[in-house]
Amino acid sequence: MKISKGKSTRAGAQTTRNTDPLRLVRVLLTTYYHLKYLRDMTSVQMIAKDEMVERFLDCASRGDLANVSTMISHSSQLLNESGRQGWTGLMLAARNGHFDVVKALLLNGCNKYLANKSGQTAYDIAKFWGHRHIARFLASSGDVTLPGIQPRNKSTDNATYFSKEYLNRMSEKRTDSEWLSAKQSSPETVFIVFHNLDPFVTTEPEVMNDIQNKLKLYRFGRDSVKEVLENSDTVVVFLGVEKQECSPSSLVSKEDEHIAWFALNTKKNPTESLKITASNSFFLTKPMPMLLMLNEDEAGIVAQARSVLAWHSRYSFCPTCGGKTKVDEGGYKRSCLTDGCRSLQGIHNTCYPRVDPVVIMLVLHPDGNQCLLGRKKSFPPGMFTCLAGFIEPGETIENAVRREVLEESGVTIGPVQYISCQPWPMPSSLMIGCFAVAVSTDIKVDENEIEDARWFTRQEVIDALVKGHQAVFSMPPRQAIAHYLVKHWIGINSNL
Ligand SMILES: NC(=O)C1=CN([C@@H]2O[C@H](COP(=O)(O)OP(=O)(O)OC[C@H]3O[C@@H](n4cnc5c(N)ncnc54)[C@H](OP(=O)(O)O)[C@@H]3O)[C@@H](O)[C@H]2O)C=CC1
Ligand SMILES: [Mg+2]
Ligand SMILES: [Mg+2]
Ligand SMILES: [Mg+2]
Ligand SMILES: [Zn+2]
Repeated sequence: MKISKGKSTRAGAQTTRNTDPLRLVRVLLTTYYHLKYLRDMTSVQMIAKDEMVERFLDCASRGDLANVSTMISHSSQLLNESGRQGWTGLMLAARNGHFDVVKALLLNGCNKYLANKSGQTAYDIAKFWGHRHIARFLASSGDVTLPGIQPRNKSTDNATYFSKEYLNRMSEKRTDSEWLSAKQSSPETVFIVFHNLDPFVTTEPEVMNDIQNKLKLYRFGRDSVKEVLENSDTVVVFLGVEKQECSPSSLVSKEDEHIAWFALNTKKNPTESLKITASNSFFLTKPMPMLLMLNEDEAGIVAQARSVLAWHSRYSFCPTCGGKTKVDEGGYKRSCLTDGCRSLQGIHNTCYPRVDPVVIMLVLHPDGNQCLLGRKKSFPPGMFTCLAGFIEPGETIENAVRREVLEESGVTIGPVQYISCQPWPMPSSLMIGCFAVAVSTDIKVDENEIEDARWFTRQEVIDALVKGHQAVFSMPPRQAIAHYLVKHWIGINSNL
């Protein structure tokens, strides 16, 4: 948004009264030429940019609204530039009580959540120096902009546990039954085995006391699972093929050379019919927290396999007519065997594995310095995490965030911003991680859903991340997206 004409005229007139008009023209011309070349900078021009930032910060600090407005209308980048000790124009204007400049900067999209090297935001600074009207304005939510969140790029795309794609799913091969059965008979093929949805894993004997991250899926060959495959109760799911490095030789490799992976699930314990060679191998019996101990590369395979297998175990019969079904498409479809069943007509989404979307949100206080975390009775003592809830039919992500936060904590939410997501195979949720800015702060907990919800300061959260159990509360493990969201917030708000 640009500053309105009326305001710049008023401010311009004021400046003309106070300064030499020729000097102002010179300043404006220099500003214009500096800004024109900012995009394509040599080292000399870098110095010009530094000077420009200095000049901008100086104007903000002195409350020179006319020059601040001119400069940001030429380069909006200046809005979030900082100088010594990480002070932005907004902080300097807040420090010196220049309400008009603070307002103009915010209206033009300046990020009020940035913190200087001492961890203070413009709000903290205004409050400290007694400019209460500015602090109130900064905390008010009418103009709330979300923190300067960078969209996740490709390199950080796999930041959450369970989301790493080790395999290429090759969904086009699911209907090629000949190819699938050739792969099942191939000696190269990898089979992973689940018993009642618990994966069979292995670990080195010396790490038995510290298995975090060290559990690996036990990779069976065709001959070791032969008997299990013949059992009529066994469900088989094609997971995909191992991704090939993009080297010149792999470009010419044929698709049949790719190593395929299948997942098997049995109701009866299959240990006796499996050929197991490693001694430290076992079924992981407690999904939580044991599924969080897997080697990170393989956690995504478990997320995929466990969710599809859980769907098979819960949807044995047709959900529409209760009839028998058959497994199709490499385990990715169950078709009803009853002639004329409605599930086979039109949109037959009941035939496919389902995913339950869940919103999980870090609620930010309007002052930008606190976040809302809650706990269920079932959590370990002292642990608080982000609020979460299932998305209901016909609901947007944003509305689900607002509804769940209001239901569970009584806090009203304004802007919502998507941050990241995480498959959560207990049994098949997709956790959609968001930041949500509160527009009210009083907490009224819904005791049916959660036991407690509290605002925690940034410092308390940093302590929980750094000191663990010695802090006033403890965080969920780093594998949970709640941990990721909290850490992300701390990262964009301070100079840690
Ligand atoms: N990865 C992470 O960091 C975190 C993951 N989670 C996961 O998020 C999920 C949802 O969070 P939660 O707070 O429980 O959700 P909600 O706040 O929506 O509450 C769940 C309750 O609502 C009912 N419910 C309504 N719709 C559904 C549905 N589609 N599926 C299941 N239950 C439904 C159930 O009640 P009833 O049981 O009475 O039928 C359930 O116990 C959980 O599975 C949890 O494991 C949660 C926090 C952190
Ligand atoms: Mg809820
Ligand atoms: Mg909930
Ligand atoms: Mg709910
Ligand atoms: Zn049916």
